[in-house]
Amino acid sequence: MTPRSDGWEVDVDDLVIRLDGVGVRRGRTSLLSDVNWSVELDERWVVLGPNGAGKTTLLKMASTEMHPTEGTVDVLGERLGKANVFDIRPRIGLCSGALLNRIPGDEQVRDVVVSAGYAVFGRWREEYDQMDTDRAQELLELLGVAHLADREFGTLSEGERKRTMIARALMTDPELLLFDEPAAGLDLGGREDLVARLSTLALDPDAPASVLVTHHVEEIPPGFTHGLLLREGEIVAQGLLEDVLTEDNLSKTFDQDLELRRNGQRYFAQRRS
Ligand SMILES: Nc1ncnc2c1ncn2[C@@H]1O[C@H](COP(=O)(O)OP(=O)(O)OP(=O)(O)O)[C@@H](O)[C@H]1O
Repeated sequence: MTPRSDGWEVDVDDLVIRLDGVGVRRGRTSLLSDVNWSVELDERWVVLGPNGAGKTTLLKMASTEMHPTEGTVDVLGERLGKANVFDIRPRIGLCSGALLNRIPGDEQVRDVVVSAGYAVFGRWREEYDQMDTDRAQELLELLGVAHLADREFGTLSEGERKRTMIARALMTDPELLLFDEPAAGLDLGGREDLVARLSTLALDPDAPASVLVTHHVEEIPPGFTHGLLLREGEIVAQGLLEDVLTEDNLSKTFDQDLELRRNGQRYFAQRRS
């Protein structure tokens, strides 16, 4: 058992991510320092911070792509540096721009999703199992792109591509979902559609633990439960979203005098005039 900030104790087996005294350095540059953070099975976290705050670095450790310079990182009960990352990665659904760019433009949308079950991109054998094809279809429907299943991935709009990537990430029934700036580059309609779909996912009690990295409070989907605010590699605040997302914390994080408004479960921020 390990103590939590609210006084309760949590079984370490229930921790999906655990960072203990984590620091990441490159030469003399400190990308992250003294980060203590954990994510439980039923939590949906937003990691918020300005450019260069260390958000992607944090997500790279959660996706086992990067090891810390100091401290320890456990993902899905496995310690980075000791466990074989190739055993952990299939248990994680990752949606990032880098991954999206690796998908060949001529892949059929349906294949982009179904091939995740085989840890490859595109069609690599003549027939997939019917169960997998059905599951891919179900996920395309959930993300509102089923009508595009026969199209080539490269012909989709940015928003459609992102929704296809989320369907792909869900295909393997992951135990952890990671989103790196999912709404970046989307127009207002595309952003709102994505936020709504991520919200549906976040509110599903059977959905896996999730971590979403963003620069914008407007992109926080209702249903996300926790927030981690990062600035210059250090944690400004972390905990329940409604406790953490305050004008004071946000102003410190972005080094500006910010006004924060809440409309239902959505947040909006602007500089105080
Ligand atoms: N290999 C490296 N060597 C030196 N500095 C690095 C290296 N990799 C990243 N950095 C720096 O570390 C800081 C944190 O980078 P990171 O990509 O984690 O930030 P971020 O919060 O995701 O930023 P953004 O919102 O712009 O994507 C940045 O200032 C970046 O320039």
